[in-house]
Amino acid sequence: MDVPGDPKTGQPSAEEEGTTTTWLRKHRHLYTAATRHPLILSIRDGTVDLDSFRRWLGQDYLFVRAFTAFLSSVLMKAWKQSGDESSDLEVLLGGLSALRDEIAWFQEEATRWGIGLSGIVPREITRGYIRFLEELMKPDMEYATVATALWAIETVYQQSFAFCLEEGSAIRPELVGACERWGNNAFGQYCHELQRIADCQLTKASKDDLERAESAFLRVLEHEVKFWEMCHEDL
Ligand SMILES: Cc1ncc(CN)c(N)n1
Repeated sequence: MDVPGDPKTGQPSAEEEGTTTTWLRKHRHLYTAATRHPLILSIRDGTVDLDSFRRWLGQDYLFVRAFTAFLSSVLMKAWKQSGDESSDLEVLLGGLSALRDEIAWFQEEATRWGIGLSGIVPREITRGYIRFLEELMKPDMEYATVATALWAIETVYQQSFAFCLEEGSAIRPELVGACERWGNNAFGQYCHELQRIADCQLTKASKDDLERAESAFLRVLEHEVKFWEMCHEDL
């Protein structure tokens, strides 16, 4: 899998590349585990167990509701810390309004699959991921760290579902909508904007802030792997 920053792919050198690209290369093993999980591979090749997909739908709905609160907290930090000239607010506001559609999509999809969302109980892994979001929502968490986490959370989904749509895939027709929701180019562009925002903040960050942001990046990847695992293995 090509990771941005890989010399073989002709990507920028280490001096030119942003911090997020350096981290993608440094932690490519974990990043690949998060974006090429066996559940994603099974969606791509059409062998997915539909019970796994149903589990994912219910648990991800709960996650996305919490994620909306997280994104609002990032927006608030952007307002306080990004500077007057910044376009960060517009980008994040676009993301927030897309989440409204996303929640409506989950509700429609659940009806189509005969899943009652009000009765879904969060599993331990979902609760753990939401607890992590709550940590990130605390007022003392720097903008650089939360912007990095936001970029990583969205990018894992974009890269995972875009892979399902790439040439050679055999997705079941009823799963195309889910793959297109996160795998489309506009969402890819949004992820690039988030990466630019994170990189810009990271250039100004202190050594300690950089360490916290890198650790948040790694924790996102670990949570994402566990989340796929929970749905795939019925954990
Ligand atoms: C677990 C998870 N990670 C990321 C996303 C993309 N917003 C999501 N819906 N769910």
